[in-house]
Amino acid sequence: MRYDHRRDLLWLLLRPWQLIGRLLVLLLHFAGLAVRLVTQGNSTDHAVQRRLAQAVLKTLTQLGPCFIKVGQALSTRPDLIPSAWLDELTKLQDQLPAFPLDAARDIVETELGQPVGKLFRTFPPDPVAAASLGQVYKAQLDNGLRVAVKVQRPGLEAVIRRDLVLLRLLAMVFGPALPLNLGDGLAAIVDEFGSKLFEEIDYDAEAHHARRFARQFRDNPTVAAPAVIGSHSSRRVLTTVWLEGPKLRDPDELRRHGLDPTALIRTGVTAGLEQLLEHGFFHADPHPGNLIALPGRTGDKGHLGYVDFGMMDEISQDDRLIITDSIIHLINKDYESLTDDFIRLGFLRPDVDRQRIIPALQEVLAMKLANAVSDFNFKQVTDRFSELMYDYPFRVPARFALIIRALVSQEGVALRLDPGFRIVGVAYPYVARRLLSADTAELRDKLLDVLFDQEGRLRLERLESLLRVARSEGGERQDVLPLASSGLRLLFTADGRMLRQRLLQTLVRDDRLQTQDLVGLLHLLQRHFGAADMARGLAQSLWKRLNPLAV
Ligand SMILES: Nc1ncnc2c1ncn2[C@@H]1O[C@H](COP(=O)(O)OP(=O)(O)OP(=O)(O)O)[C@@H](O)[C@H]1O
Repeated sequence: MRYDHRRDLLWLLLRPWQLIGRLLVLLLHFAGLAVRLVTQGNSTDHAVQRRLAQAVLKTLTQLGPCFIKVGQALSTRPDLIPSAWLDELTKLQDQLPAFPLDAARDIVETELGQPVGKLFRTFPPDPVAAASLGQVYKAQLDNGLRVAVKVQRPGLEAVIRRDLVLLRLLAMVFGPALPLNLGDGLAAIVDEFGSKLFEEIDYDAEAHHARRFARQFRDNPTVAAPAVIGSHSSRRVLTTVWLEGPKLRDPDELRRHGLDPTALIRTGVTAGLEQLLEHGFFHADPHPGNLIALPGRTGDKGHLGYVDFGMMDEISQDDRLIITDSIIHLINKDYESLTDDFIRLGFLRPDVDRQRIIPALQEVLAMKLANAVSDFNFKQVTDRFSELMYDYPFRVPARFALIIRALVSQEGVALRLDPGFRIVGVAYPYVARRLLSADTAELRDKLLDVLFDQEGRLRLERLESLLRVARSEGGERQDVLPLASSGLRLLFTADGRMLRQRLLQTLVRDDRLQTQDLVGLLHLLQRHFGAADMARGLAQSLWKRLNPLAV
């Protein structure tokens, strides 16, 4: 059950009645849209553009699951879609009328090979949610455990296969005439989309993703993923343990459950960053319906459960490090290096006119960051970028579409619960703290790059700015002492050899002892940690280093 455009085309050609019937339906729907696009597409009036976007939205919804997913995918492509349309497309409701219970029971019985009455103690007549690809029932196993049973829409695979073939044909015929800013050809975009969609309707793959996600957060008590009940799951049925709790939709409802919306946002954003920057495997659809607040776990009021692992993606180690770099460059307002980061990630071509780009970047980002990190709104910046993309040769490499979706979606949840929330207010400290704790070889290298210039001189102002950022989170002061201990520990371990060498180099530059750097460093550390804490951190680090029994 994989996407293969050649095989699928052949499959549809062997079913000419389906091909012709559906092609007519599509052409009829798109003809009306095309007329409006030709007559109004170039209008600069925001209201006209919004109405156009609404018409697109309506057409996509009418055309069913595959096109609803197309709309959702387009909403993550600011390089393809005018900014006035993005807002409308993100409203695309992934809800369709439920299919009948009998059809659902048939699918469960065919897939799992037993009658529903034998598999479940109770199986309700109505689903709790009916989305474009499947619907979810809250059932009960024989042992009393409450479970979520996701059943795929009947005949979904064939519908999607048929629509993808036609979509690809239409893209090839009409693509060149569309007023789109296309980096890759439209057919290649359809192929990428098709592969992802086929992955999404394979619930075996989803079960695998759910387990991997749960393993990833095994040691983090604030994040949970429901266990998969393997005996009650297959390619088209997925049974997971029911997570009881309110969705991340309404702050008042959360408070009524004794939960703290701000703590939940922080858990969500930090978990999102951890997925992106540490594990490289992330949930690309963290919308409010898929995030469940879990009350009563421990004293902490910010425990969060994720569901729906259909849309997951991976990010390479190289990309992760470049993104970490770019956040550090943002912290340091180093727009030249940031331009290099964009080139390395593929958002800009290597031969781009850097002298034109650097001021533009500065304008978009510096404007948002000038006063305070707390003014930065990711959505505004992506909107502004989508305008820039028409004037400058920016493009979104296909592998970033889901990362952007995850970030915008996560920020959407956060803003819904707290309109004053700024993702960067958590992201900056998170990256600064990770960098300062330097607990992987790559991060240690990165830390050295940030702290020392090309002549080997210590850049105290950078350490200062990292420490300042690391200790502020969401406007609150955080304890940076653990960072101090891990930093000091680094000085005494084998891993810290490079750091020690660099420090020595900086002290004995130009054949002279440069004590002013050391004095500056000591002053800075004292300001941030206080003399007593520094002495304590030093003693602890030495103890850990010298005592073979200490862990
Ligand atoms: N284990 C669970 N515990 C509690 N609620 C669940 C669980 N699994 C699913 N749900 C609820 O059912 C809804 C639909 O499930 P899910 O998102 O997996 O289906 P979907 O077909 O992929 O939907 P969508 O396309 O909207 O993401 C979720 O948004 C959530 O509200």
